[in-house]
Amino acid sequence: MRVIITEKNIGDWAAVYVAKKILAAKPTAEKPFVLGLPTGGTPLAMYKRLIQFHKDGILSFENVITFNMDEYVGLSPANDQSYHYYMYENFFKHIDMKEENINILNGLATDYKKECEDYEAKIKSVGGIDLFLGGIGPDGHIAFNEPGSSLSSRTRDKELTMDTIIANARFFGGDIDKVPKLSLTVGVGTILDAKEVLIMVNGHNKARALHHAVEQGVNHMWTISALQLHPKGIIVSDEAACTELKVGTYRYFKDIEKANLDTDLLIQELYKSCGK
Ligand SMILES: N[C@@H]1[C@@H](O)[C@H](O)[C@@H](COP(=O)(O)O)O[C@@H]1O
Repeated sequence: MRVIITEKNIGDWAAVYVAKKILAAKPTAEKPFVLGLPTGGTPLAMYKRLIQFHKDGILSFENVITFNMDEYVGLSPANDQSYHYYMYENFFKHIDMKEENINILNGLATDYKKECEDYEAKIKSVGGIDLFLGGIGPDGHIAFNEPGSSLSSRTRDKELTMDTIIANARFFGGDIDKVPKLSLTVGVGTILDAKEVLIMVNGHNKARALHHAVEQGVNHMWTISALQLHPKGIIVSDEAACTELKVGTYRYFKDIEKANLDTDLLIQELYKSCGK
């Protein structure tokens, strides 16, 4: 697993990584690039930078297919707290994605099982996910795979824990009663099947989760730790989230990744490689 710890913006780091992957793949309609996408506060900076790359003419999403990680059960796409709404507001409406290439679990589906099975089948039908992006909850959940989720789980409905309901209440005016109690989510197994997985971690309240992800064993109580099993897992973290790491671990990753931490430089190089 690579662990990138940067003082610069982790969203910028992730955006450069995504852009380079899409550009290198040279996707076409016949051979699209398939991205797995997250929501939440953490990825906002990445979406902002990707939009900037698009506006500056270095990145197109025309031949990109996306699959979102999860959605709240019971919220319609028009609800401003649904992940549908989030994705269009913060990303899709600003870029050249084709509507038919956007996939998000339907939180209003009545037959959860069918909705989730169809989602898995659709991922398979496009050849799997090339790069799955994600964040984590303070309890180490990835997508909505709450503590105790099977590490080989597939897309399904999942009840939210009180920890997550409290953490996400900030988006619902601080009212825990307004937070849906059920979600549809890709499984840990679905995420691990992606060719690459990049997880963004920021802030002091993610420090324990990062410690479990990087320094503890693989454990279903911290579902992010399953990333250790992936051949191409990357965590990009800010300094604040490193509070619970050992000094030795911190220094080790800082040292081996020292050439890859300056996001301003990485952005400059990206523009230069595109002739801008
Ligand atoms: N289901 C999402 C997760 O996919 C996300 O990683 C987490 C963290 O969100 P934030 O980035 O806002 O801390 O929030 C939700 O629970």
